[in-house]
Amino acid sequence: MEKVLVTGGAGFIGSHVVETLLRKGYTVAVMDNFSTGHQENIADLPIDLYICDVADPAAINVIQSIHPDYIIHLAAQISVSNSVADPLFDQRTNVTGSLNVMNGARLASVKKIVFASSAAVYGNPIEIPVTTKHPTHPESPYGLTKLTVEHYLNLFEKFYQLPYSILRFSNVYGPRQDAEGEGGVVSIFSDRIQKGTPPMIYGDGDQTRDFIFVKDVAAAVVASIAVKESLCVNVSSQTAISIKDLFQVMKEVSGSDLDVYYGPKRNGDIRHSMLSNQLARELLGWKPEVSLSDGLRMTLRALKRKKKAAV
Ligand SMILES: C[C@H]1O[C@H](OP(=O)(O)OP(=O)(O)OC[C@H]2O[C@@H](n3cnc4c(=O)[nH]c(N)nc43)[C@H](O)[C@@H]2O)[C@@H](O)[C@@H](O)C1=O
Repeated sequence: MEKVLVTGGAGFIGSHVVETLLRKGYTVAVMDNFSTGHQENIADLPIDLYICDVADPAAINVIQSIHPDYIIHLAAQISVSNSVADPLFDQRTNVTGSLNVMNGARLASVKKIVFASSAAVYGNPIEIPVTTKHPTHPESPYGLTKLTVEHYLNLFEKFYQLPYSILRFSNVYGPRQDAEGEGGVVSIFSDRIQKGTPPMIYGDGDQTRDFIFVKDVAAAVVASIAVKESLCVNVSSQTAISIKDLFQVMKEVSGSDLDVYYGPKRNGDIRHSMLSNQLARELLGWKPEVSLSDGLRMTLRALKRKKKAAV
């Protein structure tokens, strides 16, 4: 049975990837330092757990000892605004951490490394939907570190014949996304709707994003390890919605009558984002299955269940 190491496997996207891998019959190892991941996300799953920070050079030896067939590298600092506030931390986790994982990967002779990249590598699009041919002009340290690792992956393939899948995710949402700290906008709005406290929208709310459900992302990640060749694709719904309208849909889905209020625009935020998923459909035989309203319904329901279980 083939073994897959998932870095960041206790996190939001990682835990869904782990579940998909197990369902497909892979043996799974998880490396996580629980900085933003949670033990409960992977509790009761038949995995081997390694508690280790990817930015710690010890990670290289740990990876060699695990000796995986594949590595899915999801451990990261994921917040655009945190990367603006603390670019050095972003660099340490996202670049140094990735280089450790890539060094571990080549020393363990893995068949492929999958890297979670981001729509943030493009910066403000010149053309929508954004294809992988679009120029890359990151607007934040986060986008820059993701792009830097993509370039390293190209070099590692050239020097060490390490195949890669670069998956540029649009805005991922779904159950287990944290509303605190590095939380994405859907999890923050869900949390406010649950609590009945009005959320703040940064900027005018007319900025648009392409939201993709986490289980669709996990399916794309797992599909990409079966493709031998290196590839770089967008993983997205290819549908844009403004943040203002997103809140409206969430209100309808939840039956809430909350209002929003508006605050200053965030530094590093891009204005519009919508990624073409054509190449992922072609190369991975994948397509998004979950509509935004269904995905939001599942997200809100999961949060309700979690809050109920906590009382
Ligand atoms: C692809 C990329 O996707 C993500 O980056 P992001 O687009 O910055 O994601 P976000 O959910 O923080 O913001 C989305 C939009 O929504 C606006 N917004 C309004 N009001 C709130 C609000 O209350 N909270 C937040 N967080 N955002 C808000 C905010 O200003 C922005 O315009 C990362 O997960 C990153 O890891 C990644 O790779």
